[in-house]
Amino acid sequence: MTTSTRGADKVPAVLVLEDGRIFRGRAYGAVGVTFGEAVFSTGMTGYQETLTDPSYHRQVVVMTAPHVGNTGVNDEDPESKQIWVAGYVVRDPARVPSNWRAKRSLDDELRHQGVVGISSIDTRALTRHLRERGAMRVGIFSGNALPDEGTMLAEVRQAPEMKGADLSAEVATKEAYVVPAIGTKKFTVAAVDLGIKGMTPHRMAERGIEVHVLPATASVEDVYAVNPDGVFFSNGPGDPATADHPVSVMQAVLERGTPLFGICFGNQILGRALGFGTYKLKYGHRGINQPVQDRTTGKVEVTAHNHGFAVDAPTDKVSDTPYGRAEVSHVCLNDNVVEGLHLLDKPAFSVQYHPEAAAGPHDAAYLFDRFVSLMEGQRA
Ligand SMILES: NC(=O)CC[C@H](N)C(=O)O
Repeated sequence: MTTSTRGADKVPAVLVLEDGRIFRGRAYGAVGVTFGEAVFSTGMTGYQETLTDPSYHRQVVVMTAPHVGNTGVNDEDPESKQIWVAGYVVRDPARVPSNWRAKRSLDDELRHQGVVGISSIDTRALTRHLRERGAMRVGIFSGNALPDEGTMLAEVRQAPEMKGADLSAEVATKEAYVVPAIGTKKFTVAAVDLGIKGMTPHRMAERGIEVHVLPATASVEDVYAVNPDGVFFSNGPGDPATADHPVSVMQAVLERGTPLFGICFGNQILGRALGFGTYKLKYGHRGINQPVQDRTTGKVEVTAHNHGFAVDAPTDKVSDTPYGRAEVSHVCLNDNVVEGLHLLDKPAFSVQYHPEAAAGPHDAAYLFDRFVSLMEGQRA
């Protein structure tokens, strides 16, 4: 529920965590009420990409960068057609955006899209709270006549949890569409959209790939109807433990031995397809400066992350799976979380982070080239 009101920064707002911690600030963006999972992002830049990443569906994002909105909102940086975050928390919003690409202010854009936010709270204290206690449900309430704290807390505790949430179909395309190759077309890829970011097909198109983006509900027949050289499984919101349909489609792709690449949710789905479990991280990885080691080369890359779940696979040995031997290819150097998987007997791999780099460093762009090499290898 939202109401559009200009001058929202004079309206009181309250952020209520499910464990009873309360922060009082001012309305930012739309005035109203919203619920979601409270998570923090450490990215200092790229707020438009964060807001429009469909993987943030049903999450209230707390920005650890204290000053947000400086460069306003442009029409080039969104990763999808709309803002997906359920709510937005910033300490000190820019009053006047200033950038040659800016079309409007972030505050106006949030209001225009009905996204409820809160500003002027101690985001350091909130982030430390989430880091110590873990990601949890949250509500933001703004307006001039707010319910009492007990009522707000009860509402937060009734909101759905992220664990067990099946959300891909809520964000993915309903109709298949094609992103044409840039320059000469070399390959065709079927990309299963579980909440895909716009930059991902673009990175493939740059490498001569024609990308057929298919709905999350696509069947094995739909995937092979495009006669693909490779199959891709995208990032997306929700709990990978619920993604039974994409897991079964991926298993059919592994069975056939078609080159396969997965990003983020796609990595969790490969984990499940191979028989590994997934679990919820205490507070997740979200930001654009996370160190990851590629264990196949030993190289360390600085990478963009947005994940709250991870694959539970052994990092110290090769595993036998129904599709041959598999190995953890990448690990996060902060906490040793599995950040990538690859098969030793089939042309298939995935990463838990974001080589498409929107926003974020381009260190991991080589992974798209690896996918191309797998498709070349299959043709040779
Ligand atoms: N960006 C993603 O694909 C996120 C995957 C999954 N929803 C998670 O939170 O871990």
